[in-house]
Amino acid sequence: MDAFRLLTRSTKLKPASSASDSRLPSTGKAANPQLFRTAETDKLESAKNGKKRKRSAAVQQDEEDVPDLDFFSSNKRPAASVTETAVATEDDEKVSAQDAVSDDDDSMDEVERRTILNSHKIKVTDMRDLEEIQVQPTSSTDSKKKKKKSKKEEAPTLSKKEQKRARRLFPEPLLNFKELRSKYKISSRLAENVAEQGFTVPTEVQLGTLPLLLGEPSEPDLLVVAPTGSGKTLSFLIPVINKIVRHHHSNPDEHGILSLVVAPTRELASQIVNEGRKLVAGTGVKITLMRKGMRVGDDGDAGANVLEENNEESSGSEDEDAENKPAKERANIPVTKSDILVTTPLMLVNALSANRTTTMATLPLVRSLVMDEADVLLDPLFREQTLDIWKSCSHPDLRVGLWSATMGSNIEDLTKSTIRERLGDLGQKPSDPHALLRLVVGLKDSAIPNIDHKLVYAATEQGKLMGLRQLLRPAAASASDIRLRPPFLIFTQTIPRAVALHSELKYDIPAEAGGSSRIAVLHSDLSDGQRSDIMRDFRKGEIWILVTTDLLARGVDFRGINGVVNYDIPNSAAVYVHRVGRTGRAGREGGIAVTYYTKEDIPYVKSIANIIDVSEKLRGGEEGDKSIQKWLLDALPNLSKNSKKDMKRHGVKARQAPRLTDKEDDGKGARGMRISTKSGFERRMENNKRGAIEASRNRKAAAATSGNVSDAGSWGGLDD
Ligand SMILES: Nc1ncnc2c1ncn2[C@@H]1O[C@H](COP(=O)(O)OP(=O)(O)OP(=O)(O)O)[C@@H](O)[C@H]1O
Repeated sequence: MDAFRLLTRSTKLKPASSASDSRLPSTGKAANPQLFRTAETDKLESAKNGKKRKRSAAVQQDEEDVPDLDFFSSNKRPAASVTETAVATEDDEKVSAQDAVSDDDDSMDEVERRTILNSHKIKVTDMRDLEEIQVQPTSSTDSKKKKKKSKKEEAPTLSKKEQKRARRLFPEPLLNFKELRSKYKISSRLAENVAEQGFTVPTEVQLGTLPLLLGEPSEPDLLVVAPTGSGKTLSFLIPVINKIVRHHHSNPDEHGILSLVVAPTRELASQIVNEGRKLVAGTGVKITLMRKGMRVGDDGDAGANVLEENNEESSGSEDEDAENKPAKERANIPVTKSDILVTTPLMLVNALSANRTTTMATLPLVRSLVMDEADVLLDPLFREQTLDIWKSCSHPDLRVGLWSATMGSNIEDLTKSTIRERLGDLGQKPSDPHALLRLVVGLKDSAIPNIDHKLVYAATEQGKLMGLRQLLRPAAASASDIRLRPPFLIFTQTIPRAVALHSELKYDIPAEAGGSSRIAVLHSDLSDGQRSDIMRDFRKGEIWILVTTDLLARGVDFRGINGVVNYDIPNSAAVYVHRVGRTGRAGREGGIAVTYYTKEDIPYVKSIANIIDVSEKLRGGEEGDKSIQKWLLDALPNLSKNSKKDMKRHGVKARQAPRLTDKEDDGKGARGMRISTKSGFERRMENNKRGAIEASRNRKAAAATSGNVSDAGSWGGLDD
């Protein structure tokens, strides 16, 4: 069904030409998901790939001759006899050796590595203190003296520029997904699962991080800042899963939660589990979504943390939550063991501390802690919970990964100090010294360059509503140059505003197009079950327009959405980056981000205009094509640090007023910020009517309690 056709019924407006149609995110995936590359590197990479293909043909032939070379094979395989396993292991090692030879031959020199990394705008930095970097750990004990000497001698002599240079790294990039198996020796089943996803080219973040996390010498702690929709999920899941497959192989008796993935919202956590399930199939690794009422307990034998849950494959709707089961039934829930637990911070903290009634239990087996949307997890809102979780991971060899499209330097400092503190608290040293690296793709904290940004001055709230109606009714689109096709998202500042906007727009979609069922509202006041249903229907294309709050601003991947409307301006530049990043995912072109602003918003617009300006510069093109002109940037006021902080916490104050919906509106407060097209007279009439109904209800209720009305429940009141 063509949503545009239905919305433009009985108008002369023609759908966009097929050429521009094919550039919409909803029309399918981009041929190349990478955001940054040059023709020169394309050549270099394909030359490298071509060389590798020729070389590996012989190796591949050998691999095909050997039935199954899965060194880390899961227990799904029929129990192989000892000799069989030994043969397979030897064979696998043989292939590894052959691969190693070809890899050595193919390994890139520094110039090639630099060229590829630079053209993809990938920057890797060692975040440790310079002394730690310069003084590489050596096994000899007498090196201590040398270390002290070099600290004194070298560190102060370097200029800032030199220090920067000393920190900069140029690790080998991943050229194609086949290298995951041939070069980095990941489990063959995992490699198959990756191949089944049908991805042809690794995105920049995959190209840069996978070799760091899978390669030698030692897995680092890693901070990653990479654009929205650039495939960070796959980048952290592959190494986590592979590490567990290896762990199962080397420690077959140790079971329990080996990896934690923390995400700020239930929607994102659930999406990560879905992605994870595709990757773990057949590997023997289990991934589970933390749900209310689940208990993370001690299994008593190996001292491992295991998870009690009712059904790990369930979709997670509310009525399936373990919490809702009677106590007796819960006691009978079989204890299952999960390797990867995906959770929101509060849910795990509550489980580890019996709803904050006990001290936090520890998670002694966890070796990988992934924080997705790390900057928000370490923001004051979640910070305490996230740090509690981090510190509850008591294994000395824990590695952390912090991932986001935006990350302030305060997060980097907090990461460094927490790593240090945690090790201090443990009183143990990791068995393997490792680095803390930061990998940035593109420009830090910038919006993706492959979408069109429209910053629209609407003057008033009424103006915004009119503008949005024009988007919903493309017949009126001639009044503006924006043509936004469903499906799209609309963001508001608060839940009441999302609810009010939804009620206002509900009947704007013609019945022939599905009417009010095509538009929905999603926010955190809805039950988990309602939230899951709406997410499912939006993904299936049954809902075309979703009004929401910042609940969906981060991480959520609706692959083919054509645009994002910021009905209310975002609270910060970072929120803008994340909200608009719901479109244009995996390199898809043609996504549109519309941001309305009113007179009240003017003080807050500059940071957003700056983000748009940088994104347009990243994209290149003519000065005249830019949506943000220099005069506008110069004219917009700068915001003080305190006002920025205040805006981040509360949003535009006037919109924060509690009485905002028609129902609650007393006609006085926040008048200018109301979401409604009704006149003052209509509103007054409605309020009078509502008052009369309320008074009548109260009279009846009073009569019922004094025994004068025999069946108060049978009176339904008037419909308002
Ligand atoms: N190599 C690839 N080629 C094509 N598509 C890919 C590739 N890797 C991942 N994708 C797809 O890209 C989309 C975005 O991936 P993902 O959700 O991991 O992005 P993200 O970087 O985590 O974004 P955000 O910052 O918004 O959380 C997903 O639909 C995913 O399946």
